[in-house]
Formats: sequence, structure tokens, C-alpha cells
Amino acid sequence: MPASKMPTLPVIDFSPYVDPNSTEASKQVVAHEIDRACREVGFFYLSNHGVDTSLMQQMIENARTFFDTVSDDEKDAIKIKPAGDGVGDLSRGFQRVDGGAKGSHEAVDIFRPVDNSAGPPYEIGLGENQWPTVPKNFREVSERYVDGLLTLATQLMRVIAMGLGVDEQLFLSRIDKSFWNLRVLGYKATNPEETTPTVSGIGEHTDFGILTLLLTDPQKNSLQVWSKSCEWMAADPIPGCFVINLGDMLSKWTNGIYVSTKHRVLHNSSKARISVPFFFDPNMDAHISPVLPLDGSAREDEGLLYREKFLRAMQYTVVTDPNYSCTT
Ligand SMILES: O=C(O)CCC(=O)C(=O)O
Ligand SMILES: [Fe+2]
Repeated sequence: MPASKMPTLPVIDFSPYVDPNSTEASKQVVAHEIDRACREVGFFYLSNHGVDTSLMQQMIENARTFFDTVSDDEKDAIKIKPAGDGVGDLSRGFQRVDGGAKGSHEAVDIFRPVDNSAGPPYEIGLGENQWPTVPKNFREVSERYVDGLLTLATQLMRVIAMGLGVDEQLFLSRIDKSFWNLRVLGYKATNPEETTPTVSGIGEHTDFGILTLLLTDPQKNSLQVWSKSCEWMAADPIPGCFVINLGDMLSKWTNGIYVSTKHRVLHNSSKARISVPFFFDPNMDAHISPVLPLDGSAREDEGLLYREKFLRAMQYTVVTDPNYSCTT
């Protein structure tokens, strides 16, 4: 298909929710646009979202400094460790994923802090974050960034409820202690001249949680989204915007009205790529069953808890998938 005919992701201007002088009518227009994108594409760009663009820039710079300058030994010092028999929790820290269905990349995973005063040992997901110490302000900048994104994600959940035509607060009791995950990702540079060029990327998948707010460096042709016309389309970064996509939990909550769309990363460039997805996930004790159609309280206690979903996903990923390696 010629490039001009390729489908593209919608760009939604969020300023009516940031500007205190905006009208109700302009907010409704945005809610409607988001609703449409969530039904039809499961992905959209968000501009004028209120998160400080210099903070976004600083996150990318810090991630690049970490991946470019820290030695393998230092990375391994904060690597994800097994749960249950030491200080690890199988989830928090650095990992290197080398090939197979999951692609090839490095990541540092930080999760919502939890009360872990009973440990160590820790249960899966319930340990201490292992923060990089290079650059020195990595943690401080990340914490400010997470605060900004939690505010934005909560606002988005109100707007999503408005777009669905239901009580603006519908989702709030399920997300007010979101088990979020900040993932700082590095994709190595590749050399297309090699006879078997290295593939740097992430295999096709849907995201697991509610919303992903994605920040990447400016490089193009890496992130691809599966389109309705059944082909991969590029989701190149737009300066200052987030790429927002829906995860499986929101699709479930909306009874499949909203779609979690598959995507992948194929990075082929002489420059390493940095991306920072923020996975906004449900409260650990939120039930994962449809909250739409809206017969309210009767559905409150149905379905597995998010905690159970998370544990199953972690066990599946780490125990069942032979290509997965979080300890190398
Ligand atoms: O790096 C990207 O652009 C996307 C990463 C992604 O899809 C993920 O971590 O789930
Ligand atoms: Fe993803």
C-alpha cells in the first residue's frame, strides 16, 4: 500500500482537560474522540496532556545514560531475582531478554511500592524496587514522572467513563491504588550489513493492564501496530505526545467494546533506541470482570482478582516460556 494510503493513529488534543477555562462542550468532544479511538483502534496519540515535556525529555536522557554507560556487572547487580528464597520478587529490577518470541531488549522494571515489611523473602511482585544509581537523579526524576502519569491516567479513566456515557467515577475504585509498572527499555543498535542481522525488538503482543502511556526517543520505524486492514502500521513518535494504548483488563472491563490491539517493536538502526512505557494497571484487589453493561453492584465481586491475573502472567512468563530468560 502506498505510504499516503496507510492508516494512521488518531491524534487527540487533551487541552480541554488541562485548561481550566475550557467549556463542557469541548470536553465532551474529547471524550467522544477517545471513545471512538478505544472502540476502533485501541491506540491513539495524546497531545497537550499537561505532563511537563522537559520531564519527559529527562526520562529519556536518563534511560539513555543508564543503557549507554552502565557496565554489565552493574546492570546485573540490580537484576530481577527469584521470589520466595531471598531478597528478590521475580519482577523488580533489570532483565535482559535475548531473542525468541519476546524479541531482544533490556529493561528495568519499577513497580508501585507495596508494604513489604513482612519480608524478605518476598512474594512475586511484592518486593523492593531496585533502582539504578546511574545517573544519580534516576530515581528522583522517575518518581516525579510517575506522579505526573498517575494524574493523567486517572483523568483519562474519568474521560473514558464519560465517553462511554456512564458515571465519570465508575472505574475510580478499581484504579485508586493502581499496581503500575514503569518500564525503562533499551533496544540495542543493529548492523544491517551483517549476514544475519541482529533483531532488536519486542515480539507481537497485547498489553496486559488498563492503559499504557508510552514515551519513546524520536527514532522512527520501530513500533508497529496491527491495523484493522490486517497489516502492520508504523506508530512513529510525535514530539511532546504520548502514544496511549489499551490493555486486556480494560477490554475485559468494557466487555470487549474496547480493543487491546497487538503491536510489536522491530528496531533496525545503527543507534540504540530508548522507550519508557508506563503500564497503568488495576488495583491488586480489583475484580477483572465486565463492568459494562452497567448493572452496577451485582458485578462488583465477580471475576478473578487482578492479583491472581498478575501472578498467573508472571508464572507463565517466567516458568513456562522456554525462550524467556530473566536471570542471564
Ligand atoms: O518500545 C515500544 O515502543 C513499545 C514497548 C511495548 O510494547 C511494551 O513494552 O509492551
Ligand atoms: Fe506493549
